[in-house]
Amino acid sequence: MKIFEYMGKYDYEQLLFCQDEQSGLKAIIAIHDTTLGPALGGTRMWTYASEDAAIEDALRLAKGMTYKNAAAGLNLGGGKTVIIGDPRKDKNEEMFRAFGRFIQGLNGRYITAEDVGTTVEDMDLIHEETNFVTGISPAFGSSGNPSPVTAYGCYVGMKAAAKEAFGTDSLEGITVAVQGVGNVAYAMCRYLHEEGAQLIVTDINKEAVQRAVEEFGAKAVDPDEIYGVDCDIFAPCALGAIINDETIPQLKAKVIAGSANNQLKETRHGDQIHEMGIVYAPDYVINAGGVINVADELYGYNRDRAMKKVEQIYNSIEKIIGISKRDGIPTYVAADRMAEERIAKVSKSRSQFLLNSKHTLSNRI
Ligand SMILES: NC(=O)C1=CN([C@@H]2O[C@H](COP(=O)(O)OP(=O)(O)OC[C@H]3O[C@@H](n4cnc5c(N)ncnc54)[C@H](O)[C@@H]3O)[C@@H](O)[C@H]2O)C=CC1
Ligand SMILES: CC(C)CC(=O)C(=O)O
Repeated sequence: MKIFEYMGKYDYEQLLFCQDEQSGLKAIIAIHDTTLGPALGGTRMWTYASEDAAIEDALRLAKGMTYKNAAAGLNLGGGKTVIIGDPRKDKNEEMFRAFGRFIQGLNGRYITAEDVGTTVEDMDLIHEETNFVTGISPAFGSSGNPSPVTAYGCYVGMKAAAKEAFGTDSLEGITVAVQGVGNVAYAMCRYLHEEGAQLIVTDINKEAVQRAVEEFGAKAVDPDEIYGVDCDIFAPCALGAIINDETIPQLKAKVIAGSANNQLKETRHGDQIHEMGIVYAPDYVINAGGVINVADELYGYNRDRAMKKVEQIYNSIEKIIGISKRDGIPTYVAADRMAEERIAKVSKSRSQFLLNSKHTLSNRI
């Protein structure tokens, strides 16, 4: 991979490779943009097919966080970490403590939290070494696992998208096909089930599927079948790049609304689903509940305040659909514009000179 070429193309600030022989830590921290504030984004632990695949994932996810945090109105930039390894076998205490020291070394430029493959317990270990971590145990006055809040944000965002497609935001009797019933989707399915939606689920983890079948009366299908099932809403809640050349022709859903990051394999796939009349809730807008929740920790966690902000995801999706219709552009473009405009405005407002303690004139303060 031509790393600097890639970083230059999308204007990344920093890419950090962290290695600790004793614990087996191999982590990649990507910081995309810190115009709005320190970069906040989770740590993913995953068995990547290659180092290049891990680097690309870290970079793509970090850029997504810049847009997510900007669109959510947070004063935070975008970053993300991937740890190369199997979260079921390769974790140990020293690994997360070593990782915590690398984060501390960034002196607040990057703040982490959970993502796929990492847990509150892992964040607590990182917290032994640095305060630049969120999503730690409620015992520390923190917000804990962000997944249930992400799930709530996805649920309200899905309702806003449904209103556009079906004329009502009630999900009663609506069929939702859910890809991946892990931490976020399990909690999201509970909201959907309680509202009377019919669920079709799939996961590569059979136990996760079984739980959804037993608790929510979901119908189970094989992972390859989920794209083509008869449904009203497709909710991608596993990994990224699942809206692509192979899957788009299979889709029967009128709405795509789910928690997975980087759902569009390429931007042209966003154009394609727009042309097909599918209402797409942009991934980083609908799945911002988790980051909104953990970001609140930075001000002293207040759950009511955080949940009020998460409720706003409904309005954000409505607004983006409105811009998309007004300007005749796909929703992903409308969301990108919203985020980019905010970053550009803040960047401009910071352009005037500000004297600080390092400047030669500082002795005149
Ligand atoms: N946890 C959070 O608060 C947030 C999560 N997200 C994103 O939402 C997605 C899900 O996150 P979590 O629920 O936390 O992760 P998770 O790891 O708990 O759940 C993902 C599920 O997808 C399944 N899966 C993986 N590949 C699959 C495939 N090809 N077909 C079917 N199932 C598959 C896994 O077995 C797992 O059960 C990820 O893309 C994550 O980055 C985004 C924002 C916040
Ligand atoms: C706190 C996390 C849920 C933030 C993050 O990494 C994400 O939203 O993808």
